[in-house]
Amino acid sequence: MAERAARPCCLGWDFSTQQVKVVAVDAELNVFYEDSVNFDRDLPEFGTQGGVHIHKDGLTVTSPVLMWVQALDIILERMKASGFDFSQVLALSGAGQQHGSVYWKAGASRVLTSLSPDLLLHKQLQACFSIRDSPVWMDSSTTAQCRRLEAAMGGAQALSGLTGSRAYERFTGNQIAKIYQQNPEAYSQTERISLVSSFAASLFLGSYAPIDYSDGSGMNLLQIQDKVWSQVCLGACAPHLEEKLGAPVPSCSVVGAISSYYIQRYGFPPGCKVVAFTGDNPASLAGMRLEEGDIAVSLGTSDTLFLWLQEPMPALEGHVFCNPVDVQHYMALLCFKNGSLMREKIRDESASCSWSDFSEALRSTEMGNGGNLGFYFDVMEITPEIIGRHRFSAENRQVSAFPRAVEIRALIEGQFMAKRIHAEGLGYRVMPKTKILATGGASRNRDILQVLADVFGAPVHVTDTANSACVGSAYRAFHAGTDVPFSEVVKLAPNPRLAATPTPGAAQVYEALLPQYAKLEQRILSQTQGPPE
Ligand SMILES: O=C(CO)[C@@H](O)[C@H](O)CF
Repeated sequence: MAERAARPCCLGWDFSTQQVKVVAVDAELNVFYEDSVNFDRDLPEFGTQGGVHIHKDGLTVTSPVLMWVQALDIILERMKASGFDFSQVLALSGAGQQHGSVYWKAGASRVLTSLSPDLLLHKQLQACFSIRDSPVWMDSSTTAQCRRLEAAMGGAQALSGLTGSRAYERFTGNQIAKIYQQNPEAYSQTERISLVSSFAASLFLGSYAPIDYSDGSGMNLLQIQDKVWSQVCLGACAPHLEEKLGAPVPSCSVVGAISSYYIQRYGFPPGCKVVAFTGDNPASLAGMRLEEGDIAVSLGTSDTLFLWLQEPMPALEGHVFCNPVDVQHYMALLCFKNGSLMREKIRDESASCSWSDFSEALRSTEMGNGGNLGFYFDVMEITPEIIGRHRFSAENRQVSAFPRAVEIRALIEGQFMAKRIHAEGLGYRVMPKTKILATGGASRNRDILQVLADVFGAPVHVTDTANSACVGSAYRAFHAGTDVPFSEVVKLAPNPRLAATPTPGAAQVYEALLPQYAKLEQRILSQTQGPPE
């Protein structure tokens, strides 16, 4: 077989909810290899659905940690069988689903440091976990622990100001507190607690890898300004927790060289660097090459905003994390539950189930919709907590219906004005160099993107983020250990396509309408939640 040309590269891994995925990226930042193992399809013996087990209480959600280990074995064996040249791997990094936690049993570190290259990982790690079913981000069984943590911290806003978020059921500190309270024996047998990201890094390192600042920001335990564990939060969750977590590190840290296991079994070079793994969303921010002032809008089942923040203003909604590619800055996530399902409902009701009629309605109505404003939340919205449909005329009178085309524009303008208002509530500001990166299903509709550009007053680019967490991890692997800015390292990467620029006059229209929208949102909130405490 012809000798393959040497192709130095970095690997980017993603240990996500439904699969383990890997990409290989060369020095020109081209992706030339990718593979994935889907837990439900390729490891049916674990019996997961969507990669998880939803327990009978309907609140507890876990994933078998050994399933994640076995998935890594499968991918590495497939890469080896395909003739992948591991000797060209300069460095690797990765991502993990955020908030999930892994509980290493006393003595596991000795197994990790002495792995036999003759055996698969999962064969050797069978007895290394004190909790075999790891809690994951879909879990919502820790409300009691959340209330206790907020009380210990002097309230939800105080906790958010310190750790970047109020207490959330899926956040790791609350999950650890539940395990300590309900399974003290397992907790006492635990010598190390990892996030999914640092657990995956540990597998490559052959020892316990540290938690990085960015994914550590999703635990309700890390002080995001000082980048240290909050002693009050640790104490409120479980005893001796700091020694089980280890010290957190900057996300751009090289945490060590690859374990000899991979050198001997797969042919990785001894100098292959392992770079701190991080959460899937921070890794996606890196993969989308977001820069200061940019905003990424993922228009999916729920809509998610990724923000780059210099000076965060943590609030009672959304999440502020340490930035994964610039240790001085931050990122934020805002989730809007009424996303594409709401858009599809209004399309069916007001555009005869047709996206082209939907688009025609947007084109035939003016920016600002004649002052008509709408709030469309058929399921309880997260940001903010409102349910139902609420329509207001230009005179701020509540009305029960709009003409079809007005309804469609009210939905889309309302969804994007909400995004801008709540992003600015976390400290985000549109800057002259701001670009909006749109992704997800609705980003294929140019007329929807035009409204997005108009409301934010910034150009909208579209990008495919299918591999963003993996690709962002490979980019971070290239960047770590250098002393150049991340943006410099990734400047060769393919650029997103310009899809829409603001219509002349858009700024005047929406700068007048945004405060109106915010006021009406507060009016609905006070009507539905009663007067503020
Ligand atoms: O909980 C989340 C972020 O806070 C999810 O996006 C998980 O990271 C998905 F894995």
